[in-house]
Amino acid sequence: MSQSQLLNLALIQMDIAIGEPDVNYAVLETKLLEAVDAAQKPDVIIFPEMWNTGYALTEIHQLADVNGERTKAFLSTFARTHQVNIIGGSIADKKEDRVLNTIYAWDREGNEIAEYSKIHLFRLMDEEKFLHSGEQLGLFELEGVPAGAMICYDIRFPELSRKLALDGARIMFVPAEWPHPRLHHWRTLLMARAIENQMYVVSCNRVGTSGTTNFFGHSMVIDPWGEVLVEGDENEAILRATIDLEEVVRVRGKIPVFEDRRPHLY
Ligand SMILES: NC(=O)CCC(=O)C(=O)O
Repeated sequence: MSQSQLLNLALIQMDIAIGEPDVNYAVLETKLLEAVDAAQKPDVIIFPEMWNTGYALTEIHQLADVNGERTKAFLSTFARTHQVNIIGGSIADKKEDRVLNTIYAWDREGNEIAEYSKIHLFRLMDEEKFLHSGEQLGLFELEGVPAGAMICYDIRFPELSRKLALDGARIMFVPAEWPHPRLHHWRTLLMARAIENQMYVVSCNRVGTSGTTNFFGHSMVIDPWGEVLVEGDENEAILRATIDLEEVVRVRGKIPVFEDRRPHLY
């Protein structure tokens, strides 16, 4: 019988003030303090996509965090002070003259462990007109365990999560700003990514309204068997779940999907 490897997760399902980074940094700090102030301390905290600016795309060049510096200073200090791993949602960050949609992550000592910029830009929300896509995959190590990062629209591309799973990922983190009327797509795609890759999927979606767009939350933790361990509603909340990473090994042993693949045929 293999050893359990437990992780306590906290998902900050929050509203985002569009085009107001100062407000969003302040609100997030309050919520982070609430997240760590729990009897069962989180090992990992995650929050939504583009939490610093929202989709303020027409002003994004002025608002984006230059080289992610403000975010790095804020969140690496928080991670170290509170001894918690942080998957920093994603932010609009600016590198030279390009704005990207980037996840940064830190370990408990405040060391940066991941940087992944969204590779599939979502045309329905005009991302491709204002943002540049990343060119590298988001595979990293969290507490010695291989983990993957994808952002929102990325979940529609099963090749991406399969590649990360083949490269070793046992847990996938997905910050998002995914609105109505596509709740059915969100839930179904996340569950499919968990089941087909026999991995944990940890998704954090925003709530609230931006113009005429309504974001529905429904952040979820899904286990490698496809069971939903926790799911938000449409309100702000800190969602919590404890996962056992050995469950990935057990499920992969029960139905050996990775051994049964026939990649020479497809
Ligand atoms: N921010 C996004 O990538 C939204 C993706 C989305 O809503 C979808 O339906 O896909």
